[in-house]
Amino acid sequence: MAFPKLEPPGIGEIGILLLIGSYIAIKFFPLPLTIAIVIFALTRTYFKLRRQTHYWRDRGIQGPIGNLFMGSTFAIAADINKFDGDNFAKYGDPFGSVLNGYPDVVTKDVNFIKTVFNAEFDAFTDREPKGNFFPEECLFASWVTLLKGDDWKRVRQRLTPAFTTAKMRKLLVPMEYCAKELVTELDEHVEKKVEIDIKDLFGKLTMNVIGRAAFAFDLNTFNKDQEHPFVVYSKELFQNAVPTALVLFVVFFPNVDKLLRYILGWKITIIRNSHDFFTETVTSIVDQRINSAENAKENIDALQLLINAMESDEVFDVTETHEDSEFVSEHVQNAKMIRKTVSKKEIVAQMTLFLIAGYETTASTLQFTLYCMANYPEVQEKARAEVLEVFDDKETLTFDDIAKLSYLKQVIYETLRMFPPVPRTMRTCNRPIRVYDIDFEPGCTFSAQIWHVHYDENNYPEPQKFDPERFSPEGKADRDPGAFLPFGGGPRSCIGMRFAEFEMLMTLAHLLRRFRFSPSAVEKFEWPVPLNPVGLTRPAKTLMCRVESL
Ligand code: HEM
Repeated sequence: MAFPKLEPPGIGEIGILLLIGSYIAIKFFPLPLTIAIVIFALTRTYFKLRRQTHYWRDRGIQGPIGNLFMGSTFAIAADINKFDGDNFAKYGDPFGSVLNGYPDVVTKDVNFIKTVFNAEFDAFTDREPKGNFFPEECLFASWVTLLKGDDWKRVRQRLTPAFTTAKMRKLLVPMEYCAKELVTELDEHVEKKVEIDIKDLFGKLTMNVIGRAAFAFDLNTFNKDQEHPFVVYSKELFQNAVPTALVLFVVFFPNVDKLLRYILGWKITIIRNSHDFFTETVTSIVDQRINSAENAKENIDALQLLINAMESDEVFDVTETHEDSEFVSEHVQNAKMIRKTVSKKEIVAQMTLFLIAGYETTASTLQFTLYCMANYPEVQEKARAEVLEVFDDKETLTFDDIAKLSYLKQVIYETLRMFPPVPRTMRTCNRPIRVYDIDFEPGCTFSAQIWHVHYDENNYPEPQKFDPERFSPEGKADRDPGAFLPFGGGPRSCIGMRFAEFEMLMTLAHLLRRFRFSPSAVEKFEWPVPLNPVGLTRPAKTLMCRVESL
């Protein structure tokens, strides 16, 4: 492996250089000169750090200074929605801060977000500012979520055809199969008269669905004896994906970090177990498919599409995924077409990402939706009436049936408004550009505060009220569609949006048809639901509910 290219020194490294420099000066120079050198070095360092933390203030945009070394990184990690809410109240919208050493502009202004995500997408193509925290040799470094520039475009183009409406139609059968497995599982709970841990149940379902849709593979997650390893390792990844200590270390010591990885590989990383598990398991699934007779070009799952792309010279428009989305602006940037294929490592990485991305977000939304319906019985009854009408006396649903579940879709959207699994998403600027009277330089980041867009009185009056009517045709008539951002926006928005919507509608329809859900007898109902302030939107404690057969 070639010796890595050095980065500008981090704050920790500057400190070490200062100490070494002071030692040498004390040892070899007269005291007055030493003192002068140390004062000079300290002053320079102070002004460098100050420039960083005052980056936006010096450009006329107000915001918190945070501490000299890390800006506001700690406050953001502790409770991002509180941090942003407090700062909108104090400094207005947008405000500037420093996140992981990068100047960040945070906004909940829908027009500003649409401009950056769509009209100026070319200057804001990347999500993360830095080479990602996973080392290059780590499989996860090739996730499309983290890829940059042309690599992102190339891989996203290859993935896009797996998520079109035509593909969703074909996934109807595996999705319905999994929903019915869940019904059987619930039947057992009803018999035992125990309350259900909603998240646990939906976690098994979403992992099953993604296994079938992505690999045509039965992960059999409802296996009773023990938790399936895919679920165990996905949970581990969600809890530890990029540990805060690792982020801080990389920001403080970027070159020491590179050196350690060069010498040690990345044996020290704590996500190693999940990495090795997914690499081995998913590679063997991919190999089996490549070598098996099943490798038919017309196979419909995401894996086959990627395998076909390995050999293909065909290209796709990255914007295709948005063709019928009502939430994406009309200014979708026309991405460059690049005639390149994807490597086997990249295929394995995307398949692993789908398992993880499709598992947590969808399970979390299903969990909150069911919890809301348990506590708002009139909403549940209205949704059930619609479901029963669509089912009539059938046992299965067609694609067109799913399209008729408009009230249930409103319930899911209102849940996504109140509990967006991803509360904030970002873009990094790649060239100097002036947007909304703000001069962005390469490396500056832009954060769209999804949670606060969804709780802004101007977009949603009485935002703490759970009201699915907000998404009825009349309810949304006077609202900018850009004020609903659970899946982000623009060409880099969630590729699995339609997949997730379809899966949630199918699952909830089968559940509502067979069961009634009511508030837990042991847990106190609290509204708004107390949330865990760290990371993705999650309840602070396990949500339970009672279930009875209809
Ligand atoms: C309720 C379910 C889901 C929610 C709320 C959700 C939300 C999001 C959000 C907010 C983003 C960032 C978008 C942005 O920066 O503008 C994202 C990206 C992404 N999501 Fe989802 N997601 C969900 C389900 C899924 C599923 C089922 C899959 C895959 C099967 C998936 C795959 C991805 C991928 C690959 C990206 C990165 C796209 C890119 O960088 O080009 N998501 N998602």
